[in-house]
This record gives sequence, structure tokens and C-alpha cells, in this order.
Amino acid sequence: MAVLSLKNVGYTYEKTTKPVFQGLNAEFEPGRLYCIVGKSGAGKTSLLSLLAGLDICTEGAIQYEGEDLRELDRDRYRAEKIGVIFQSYNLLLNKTALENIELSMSISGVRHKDNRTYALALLESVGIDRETAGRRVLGLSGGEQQRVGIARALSHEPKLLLADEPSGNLDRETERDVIDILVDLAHVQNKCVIIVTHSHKITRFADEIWGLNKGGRLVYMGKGGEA
Ligand SMILES: Nc1ncnc2c1ncn2[C@@H]1O[C@H](COP(=O)(O)OP(=O)(O)OP(=O)(O)O)[C@@H](O)[C@H]1O
Repeated sequence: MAVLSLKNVGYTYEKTTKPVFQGLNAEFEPGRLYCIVGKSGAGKTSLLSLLAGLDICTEGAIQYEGEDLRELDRDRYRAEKIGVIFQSYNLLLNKTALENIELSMSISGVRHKDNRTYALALLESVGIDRETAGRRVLGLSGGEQQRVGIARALSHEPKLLLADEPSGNLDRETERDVIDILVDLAHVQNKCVIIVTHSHKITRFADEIWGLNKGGRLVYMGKGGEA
């Protein structure tokens, strides 16, 4: 069953007349990595905001496991159901990496036997060791911050992960590590991963590539070379 479905989705910003997109139909399933591509201004960020429940479509419906996002408590949807990896990491810079994960867990009401041990293991799984976990985010490199952002997005064990240019501004090696983590999340951990990206380094691993064109339509473009 699809985690997320788009049913004839259209969106027009307030005080504008022209829809950014309309008639979007797609199904996003667990265990698959999706890339959404498109020229600047095509509406990728607008679409991601709708998928993340930050805004509501003006036509059609977006369904999470069959339920219309309009009907769901969208604060809970964001805190509990989805993990978001956006370019501005939204991490609390004056807190340590570990504190960021623990805080996010407590906001989502996550309870493990020992939340600290769980958070440390999660950070370790994305390449942040114990010592780095205890450092303030402000002093971490861009790549380290991105890993902490991924760990935080995973901290409430969402089925759905949304990422906006997750490998932007990273050196080649770190970029490769981040891509490996995202591919693993989809193909090994059975998450549904949806990524907005310009990077061919990511799209080549996509199970499905969808293009938003200037006419405001979502077009299936095939799969990446290494999917
Ligand atoms: N708050 C807003 N009010 C009105 N129009 C907006 C608003 N935000 C974005 N737009 C317009 O909606 C269209 C889609 O913008 P969006 O940022 O979603 O595109 P994008 O594909 O993410 O672009 P980029 O790759 O450059 O980030 C653009 O024409 C943009 O000017």
C-alpha cells in the first residue's frame, strides 16, 4: 500500500491566479527511493511543503496511508509520521548533536527503554561518533550537521522521509556517504524516501524519477541507472 498518494493535486498561492501545478497524480511506496526533479521555479519546494503538511493543496487531495492530510492533525503528522531533511537543517545550534536528537524524540513522544542510548546508536548509524555527538552543532562541519539532521529526521522512526537537496554544499566524499545512507534507508530499512534534487549523483539511485515541468505537470521519467 502507498504511504503517500497524490490525487489530482493542484496548488495556487494566495493572491495569485496561476496554479503552480495541477492534476498531479502519484503513489509513493515503502522501500523505494523517489527523486523529484525540475527546473528552477517549477514548484518542487512548493510540492515538498505540501507533502510535509506545511501547507494544504488547493485542489485534489494528498493522502497519508489513505487518510486525507486535511483531516489529519498536521502538527502530529509532522512530529510523528514523517522525517524531514531540509537544506536549512533547523538544528538547534547551541545544543549538542545528542541533545538535538533527544529533544526531537521528546517532542514526538518517543519512548525507548533508554532514549539516550537509542539516540547515540542512531547518530552512530549515520557516522557520528560519541565524542562528536557531545559537541555543539554550531561547531560541526556541514557534512556532520547534515548527518545529525538525518538522525533527527529518523528519531521517531517515520515510514516517510522527505529531503530537499540533501547533498547540496557537501564535498564529494561526504555527499557519497549521505547518498549511501538515503539509499540504505529506502532499500534496506524499507522507508519511503522522497528527494527533491538537481544532483545526478542521487537520481542515478532512484527507483523512480518524477519531473515537474513548467506546465505544472508531474511526469514519470524512468528509473535511475543504478536503481
Ligand atoms: N509565497 C509565494 N507566493 C506566490 N508565489 C510563490 C510563493 N512561493 C513561491 N512562489 C512561486 O511559485 C513557483 C514555484 O516556486 P518553488 O519555490 O516551489 O519552485 P522550485 O522548483 O522549488 O524552484 P527552485 O529550484 O528555484 O528552488 C515560482 O514561480 C515562485 O515564484
